[in-house]
Amino acid sequence: MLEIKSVTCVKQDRCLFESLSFSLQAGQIMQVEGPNGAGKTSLLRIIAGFARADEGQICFEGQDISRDYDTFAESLLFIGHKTGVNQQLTAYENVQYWLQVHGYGADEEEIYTLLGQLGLVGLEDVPVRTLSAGQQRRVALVRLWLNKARLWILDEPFTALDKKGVALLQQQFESHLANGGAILLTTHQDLTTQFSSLKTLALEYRH
Ligand SMILES: Nc1ncnc2c1ncn2[C@@H]1O[C@H](COP(=O)(O)OP(=O)(O)OP(=O)(O)O)[C@@H](O)[C@H]1O
Repeated sequence: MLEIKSVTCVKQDRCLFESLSFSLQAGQIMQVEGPNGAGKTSLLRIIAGFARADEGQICFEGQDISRDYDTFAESLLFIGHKTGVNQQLTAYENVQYWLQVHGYGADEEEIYTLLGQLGLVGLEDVPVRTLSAGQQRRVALVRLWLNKARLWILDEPFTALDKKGVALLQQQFESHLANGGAILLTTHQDLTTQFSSLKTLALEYRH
């Protein structure tokens, strides 16, 4: 599904990674690991097409993503470590807005049911800025239950989640992988027991 070919990234005269190559197939999950500043977020942003690599190529289904970025974007769901949730809107409004922008359908009842399943009962209609960090993260993650993207790129998705939140997210990962999706993520969470086929990519801090 995804192929990273000899990708190099230099930031502030520091080479974060050089000639990096790997691939990710349908049904696979890969965890990018490494110390703070190693370049994990930079790598995810390059793969998502938000930043350019200094060298190398990103291919999705055999085609360079820059050749037809719109088609690639339809297959991609990216959630950054900043949640991307509008603090002034309510949880319900955030989900509704996101669905409209991406052209996905879900009726009112479906959205409320989902927010409830994610532990947000009674909090659906208050501004997100009044929610806790973990509750805000849950609002951001609702997108994982409402999209048709095959490739998920997630930067620290477990941040601020409690044990129940972590379990819910892991279950959703399993379902996505079983449906032929692929996941590339950064996390400090140990996923090896949950995902026996987990691939890992370790980035070192290069001086
Ligand atoms: N837009 C930018 N301009 C200049 N330097 C940047 C930019 N973005 C990132 N960097 C630098 O690139 C390096 C890697 O940053 P990055 O955010 O990719 O690391 P990370 O591995 O995700 O770190 P963390 O674990 O702390 O989230 C850092 O030294 C950072 O200062």
